[in-house]
Amino acid sequence: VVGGQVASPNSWPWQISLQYLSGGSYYHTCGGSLIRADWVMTAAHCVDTARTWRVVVGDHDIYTNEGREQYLGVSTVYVHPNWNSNNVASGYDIALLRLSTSASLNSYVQLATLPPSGQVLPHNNPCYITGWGRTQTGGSLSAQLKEAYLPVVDYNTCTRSDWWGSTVKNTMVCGGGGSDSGCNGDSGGPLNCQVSGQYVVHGVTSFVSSLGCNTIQKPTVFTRVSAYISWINGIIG
Ligand SMILES: CC(C)[C@H](NC(=O)C(F)(F)F)C(=O)N[C@@H](C)C(=O)Nc1ccc(C(F)(F)F)cc1
Repeated sequence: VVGGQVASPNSWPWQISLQYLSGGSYYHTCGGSLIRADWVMTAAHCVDTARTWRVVVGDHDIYTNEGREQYLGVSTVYVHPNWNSNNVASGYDIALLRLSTSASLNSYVQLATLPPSGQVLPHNNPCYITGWGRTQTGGSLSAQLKEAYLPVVDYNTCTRSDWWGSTVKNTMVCGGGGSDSGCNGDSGGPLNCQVSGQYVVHGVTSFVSSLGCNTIQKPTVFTRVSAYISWINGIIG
């Protein structure tokens, strides 16, 4: 997250850290959202390589043990069947992880609320991106969970030729476009949008400009969760 601020610990209790095993240690690579006690929603681009994964729930500082964390294994990865790792612009950047052990829900670990199928939010709807991603283009990951205010940029604006043009599809949501943005390592995490006084996970962080994370008029682009509700329900039942 470029800009914004460090979140109040565990104030986004469905946010997870997706980590992979390398040389005997685990490393943060992506975010995600806990949608059932044993299911996590993330981005397909996060899991399209075969690795040993773990999901951490109840985390705030990914480098220190603060006692609220639960470390959960991943038994199965379901990548959207239409995902094409050579073409993030085609969409379908969404995946579901079946956990080998269920999370224990408490005040630090809660389920995300998903939107109704087909719901499209209006321009400037209030939303926050959260994640441990780079805090500047080319910078390092954030030790502590960050949040930034990224209001919805509607499809009409986001597909303008001086914005994202036809790279953005209507199965995506755009947010921000100013000096605050998502960045590498926020992938897969939630876009948390206020709808009728409740936070709803409307987006899965998918891509930013290759010119720089917080490139003006290149909002952070998210998979629009409301376009994939039937697929999600078909998998998790
Ligand atoms: C897509 C992920 C690899 C990566 N995602 C992120 O960093 C995320 F956190 F925003 F999700 C990303 O956007 N990386 C930048 C460096 C990138 O490659 N952006 C990119 C944007 C659009 C396109 C296009 F136009 F082809 F679709 C291709 C790449």
